[in-house]
Amino acid sequence: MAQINFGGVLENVVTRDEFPLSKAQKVLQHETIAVLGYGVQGPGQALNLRDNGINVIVGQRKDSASWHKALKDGWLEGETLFELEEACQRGTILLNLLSDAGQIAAWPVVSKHLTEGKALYFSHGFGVTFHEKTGIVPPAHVDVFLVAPKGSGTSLRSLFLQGQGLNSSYAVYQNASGRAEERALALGIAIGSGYLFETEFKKEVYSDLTGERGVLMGAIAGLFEAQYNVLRKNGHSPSEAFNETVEELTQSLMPLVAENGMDWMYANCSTTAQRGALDWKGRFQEATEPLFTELYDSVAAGKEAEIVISANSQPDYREKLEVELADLRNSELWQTGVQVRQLRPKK
Ligand SMILES: NC(=O)c1ccc[n+]([C@@H]2O[C@H](COP(=O)([O-])OP(=O)(O)OC[C@H]3O[C@@H](n4cnc5c(N)ncnc54)[C@H](O)[C@@H]3O)[C@@H](O)[C@H]2O)c1
Ligand SMILES: CC(C)(O)[C@@H](O)C(=O)O
Ligand SMILES: [Mg+2]
Ligand SMILES: [Mg+2]
Repeated sequence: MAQINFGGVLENVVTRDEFPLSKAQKVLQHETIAVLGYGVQGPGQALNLRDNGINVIVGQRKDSASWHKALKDGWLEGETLFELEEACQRGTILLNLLSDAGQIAAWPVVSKHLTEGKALYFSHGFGVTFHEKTGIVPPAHVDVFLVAPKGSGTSLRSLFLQGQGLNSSYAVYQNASGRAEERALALGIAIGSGYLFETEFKKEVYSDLTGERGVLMGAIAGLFEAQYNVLRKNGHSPSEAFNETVEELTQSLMPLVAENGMDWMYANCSTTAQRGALDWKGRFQEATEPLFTELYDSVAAGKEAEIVISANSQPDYREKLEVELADLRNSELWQTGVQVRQLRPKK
């Protein structure tokens, strides 16, 4: 474990230097890893594990869309692809990558096969932390841990294929075998994490729900809409409003932040831009911090979990989400995005 100084605060992180893939392969050599669910994280983790030489099978509802996706990815029915229950029975470490609502529905089947010595793995602290709402209470005789990639399963796979890695958090909730941490870290490395930082189940779920509702997805989409609307109301064309709001951010400025930080991005813009951005940054922080506090409180009170569980447990929740996503897709802002993307020069 390496101790890293994050802006003055020391934290434990596990890198591929301390925990190389060869060590992960050794730790997992006698395990059968059952990936339950083949939605977004399922494929990313299962394919990376397979390519890393780990013994992995997939469990999924037969003839569902995800089942067919698994077949397309080369999983073989009866050899490496099984109905959920059979995968639970065959697996020694069950990677519960069903949707968070699906995990509630499938819990009777999953828990039935959690015999002594097995381990239960999540990529989110949701089910266990909100156990009063989910009913997910693992038996004491199994290891329970999480590895939560900090990004989409799609990026986990594409970065792996590029020889890079998404970072993940990890946490141990129950250590029945005495090997829970080693199993968690081995899986974290084998699914393709760039490095792993330590957390707890509750902290993972609180920060994750806040992040995706906030800056990562909810707030950014809201900010985009607000600025785009103001520009449009003041007579600017869709292409000007979109370029000044989204395209420049994703194509020019955020890659600079990713490369070398915010001050470096600022330093590579005009002094005019820097003056204005430094003046307005504080105003935006003041305006939004109360909203972020409200969001965090809603997460911590379990309200966000309750909303997710009740909305996503309805039989037609996928169709309803699709309608909302179609509204987003068909809005002027994002239709402008379609055209702008097509205008990007091709390699
Ligand atoms: N999507 C991501 O990139 C991402 C990133 C980090 C963590 N996570 C976490 O990983 C887990 C999986 O997320 P996801 O986005 O891949 O899930 P998802 O919404 O894509 O669903 C995964 C699978 O669950 C199956 N499923 C749903 N309900 C079921 C049921 N009742 N019985 C059997 N199967 C059922 C679906 O067929 C699907 O294949 C969640 O805990 C999520 O919070 C996801
Ligand atoms: C990819 C995210 C947003 O980080 C994840 O938390 C999710 O729920 O999909
Ligand atoms: Mg999340
Ligand atoms: Mg997340």
